[in-house]
Amino acid sequence: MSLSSMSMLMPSVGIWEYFDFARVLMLKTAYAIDSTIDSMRNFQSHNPDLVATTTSPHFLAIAISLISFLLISPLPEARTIEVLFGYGILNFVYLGSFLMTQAPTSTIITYWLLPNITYLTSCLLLTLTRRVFISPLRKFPVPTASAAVSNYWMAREIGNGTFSRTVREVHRKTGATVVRTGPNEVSVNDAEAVVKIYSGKYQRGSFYEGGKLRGHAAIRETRSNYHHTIWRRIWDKAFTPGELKHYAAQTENATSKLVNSLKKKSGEEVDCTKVMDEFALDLAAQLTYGEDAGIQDGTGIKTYLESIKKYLSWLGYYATLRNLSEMLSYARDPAVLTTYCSNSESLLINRQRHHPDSHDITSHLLLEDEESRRKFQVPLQLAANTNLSILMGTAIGSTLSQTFQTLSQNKNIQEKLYKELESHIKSGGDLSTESIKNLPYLSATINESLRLHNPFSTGVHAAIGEKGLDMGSYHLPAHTQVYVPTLTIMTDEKYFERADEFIPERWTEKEEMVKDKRAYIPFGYGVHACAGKQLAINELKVVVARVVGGFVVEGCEDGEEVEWRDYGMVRVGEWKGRFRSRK
Ligand code: HEM
Repeated sequence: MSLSSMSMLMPSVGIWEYFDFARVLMLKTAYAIDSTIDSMRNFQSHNPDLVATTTSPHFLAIAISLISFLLISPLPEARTIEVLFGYGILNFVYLGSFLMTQAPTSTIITYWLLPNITYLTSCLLLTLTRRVFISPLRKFPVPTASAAVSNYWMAREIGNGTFSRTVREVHRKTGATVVRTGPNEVSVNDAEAVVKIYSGKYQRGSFYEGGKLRGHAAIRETRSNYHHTIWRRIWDKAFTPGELKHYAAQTENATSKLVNSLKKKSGEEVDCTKVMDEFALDLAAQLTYGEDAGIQDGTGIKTYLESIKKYLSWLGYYATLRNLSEMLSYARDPAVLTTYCSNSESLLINRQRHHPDSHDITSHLLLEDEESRRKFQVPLQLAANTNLSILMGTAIGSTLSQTFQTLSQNKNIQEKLYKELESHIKSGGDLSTESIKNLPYLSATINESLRLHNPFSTGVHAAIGEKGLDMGSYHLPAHTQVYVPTLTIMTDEKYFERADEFIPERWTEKEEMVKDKRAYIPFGYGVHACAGKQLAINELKVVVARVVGGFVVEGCEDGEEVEWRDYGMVRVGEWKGRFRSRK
């Protein structure tokens, strides 16, 4: 029975009457398919000499895949969900037409299922061919062949926390300035490129889309320059000199508590990373919501820190596999995300209920931007931004932990720092934020810490604009996803002498050891550079000054590396140390 005669059997009453449009469309498609198949058979029977495959549905499927490939592949960041939607609708109409005409299963398999498999296979092969043999990025070295083919390699590296070190290894081994780490993604280890990539209102990389919390982006994740400009004005109001003074007092109080608790454990072995992580989280909550999170005294959410670590590892996979994350964003939020969000949200709710007039970072994020008269519209948008404040605050913990570990291995640096603090106090100074801000060796130690122990060692992701980026010796095509690898560039001998060594003097009397300051980007560069930079520096200085001023830090054996993982943000493993009271 031909398809046209089968279509007569189609019911003309019932549910289809309510979907008249769909019914007519499907019928027309069914007739079109029917006559196409008939003419294909007809053509084949009258042209036996012609290769049969050229008229087969598979040939058509390949031709259609080539056309769709040519149409879709030049689109920058073609949205998977839109492509799948288009493919799904067309297939639905096509399959629906067969079903309506009650075609036998064998016809459906021959003319629908198998051509679909051919179509998908040829799309896949075309994509692989383009990525491996045609992409202009093919000339750059890759860590492994699979990195050129799919983002899975990168997702696995970020999810496992090894990405920034692997990227550095490849740059060092190959000596290449540009390394391809994904089908359309490169790492650029070039101080000159920093200014060019991150200048003006550059386009943020697609990586940040995965960082949206419950569908809402915080300032760091938004890829809209329009929103970012407004939100950045709101955020910047939270870090004026007056506000920094206010946070300084809170930081000093929190540090005094930390010092007192370390005094009680003087000489005892402690898990230094845990101590610093818990301190940083409590301080972040204090500054963000006006009240600490009760982590150090055990009254708060016990799994809070663990939930941050789990979230970051999950985010590594999720944000890198953009196609998957785009689709999953329509599904229910996974537990790892809801737990992470709800911890911070419960603190926000508590603040709003019990002390809504608290003077903290949130009090600024609640205000509207004076220029545009806009503010964070919905509670979840506000929550995403306050959550970011907590997350960034915890970055202090990993830097502190690694700094104390380094000081414990470098007694000479520790003593030189102590001497500076001692003579500062002898000459009438104290260890307040204001008083220590210009101590040269302390500043140099923090600079060196931020270079070697930066919590954001992967790099800031951007997308190259319409015109591409011409750097003379290399060219990056339009829409390439790009980042300057923070760890790699800040530990490159090209830019820093004895780059892997902790030498604070390079920031004081041995200036020649910093060969190119443009490579020093601990807080990022350009419009998205860290909004809390001064707060972070103040916090690090106060804690390091007070701990080194009050204790001898002992711990790891010389050269022993403490494990750290980088999930887009560094998490440091456990290390046992002692804070031996000086008095
Ligand atoms: C050692 C501590 C810190 C370091 C090294 C650091 C570094 C950075 C870097 C590299 C970025 C750019 C990230 C990106 O675009 O992917 C950034 C963004 C940001 N940081 Fe920090 N940060 C630190 C602490 C803080 C603290 C304590 C705050 C306070 C809340 C803060 C607030 C922010 C904000 C709001 C942004 C987003 C800025 C924007 O997108 O316009 N950071 N930070």
